[in-house]
Amino acid sequence: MVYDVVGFQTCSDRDNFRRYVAASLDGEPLHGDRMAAQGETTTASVFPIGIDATAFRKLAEAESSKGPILPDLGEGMKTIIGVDRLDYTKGLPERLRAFEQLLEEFPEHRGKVRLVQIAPPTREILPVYQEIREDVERLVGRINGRFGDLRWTPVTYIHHGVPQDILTRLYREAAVGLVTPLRDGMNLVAKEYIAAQAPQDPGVLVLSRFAGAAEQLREALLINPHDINEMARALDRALTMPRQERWARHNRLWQRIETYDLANWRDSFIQSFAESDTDPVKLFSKKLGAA
Ligand SMILES: Nc1ncnc2c1ncn2[C@@H]1O[C@H](COP(=O)(O)OP(=O)(O)O)[C@@H](O)[C@H]1O
Ligand SMILES: O=P(O)(O)OC[C@@H](CO)O[C@H]1O[C@H](CO)[C@@H](O)[C@H](O)[C@H]1O
Repeated sequence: MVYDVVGFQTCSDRDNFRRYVAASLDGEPLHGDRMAAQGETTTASVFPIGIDATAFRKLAEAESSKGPILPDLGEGMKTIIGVDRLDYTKGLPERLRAFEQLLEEFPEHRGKVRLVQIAPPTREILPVYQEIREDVERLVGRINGRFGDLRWTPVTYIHHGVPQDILTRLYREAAVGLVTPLRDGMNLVAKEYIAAQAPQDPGVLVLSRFAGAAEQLREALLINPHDINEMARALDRALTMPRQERWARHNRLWQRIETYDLANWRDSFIQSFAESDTDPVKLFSKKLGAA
């Protein structure tokens, strides 16, 4: 409560904070987003972090004019892209199992789809991160061994960073962006995938309902990342979605990330901070303190 403004990524995070202040600090709501507790006032508001959407789209447009970056595996080959730190929050083993389930349950996709998973290392010193890496590598090997053949490797797994220009090309080439964290404050990869799409022929975002981004990106295919069957079915739906529906969903998603971009995040935060200084309750308590 000593802060003038406390920012949250989502309404649900902000509401949790308000409930906590009311229940545990005897707080009470004031006007708008202001709250009072323990002799202090603060503003608890939602500022969803955005990306520089227009710049990202332009970069993707320019980069994609250089041609495809992935090897040509014949007409009709579709790509699913995942880009995440190799972190226990990102739901990577569940995602790989869902891809395996897709190939199992929908054999028509065998030989026609590949999953490109970019997962650079993070906090490798911790045992839990070593375990998740072993899990992921075991699953990649299992899927490739089980379904792959001499021509087609189902999962391409890259365990290092990739420059942003290459990343934008990968996003744009992929028919599906697969973002399935078990929990995430926001998730910028989801927004980058949308920004990188070709507007007339966009791909489909499959997004965890437990990512903060899901509150804004409602036209994505929202899934429960613990439910392997639901994810596999969403992947099938994304891979077979008609162009008109892809276009309509993408159009709405793009408008939202363009409106709530990085500049909007910065400006709304600063404006809220400036307004908190003119809060009558705060000015009154400041005056009292000085007296
Ligand atoms: N292999 C990679 N190479 C380059 N950039 C990456 C790679 N993996 C993730 N990133 C970048 O890191 C950022 C991840 O942000 P986010 O999705 O919010 O997750 P988190 O902050 O939890 O890592 C994105 O901007 C993404 O482009
Ligand atoms: O140590 P933990 O378990 O609290 O780790 C939380 C971590 C899991 O990804 O998330 C935070 O650290 C990340 C990298 O350092 C950061 O990118 C993320 O935004 C944080 O929430």
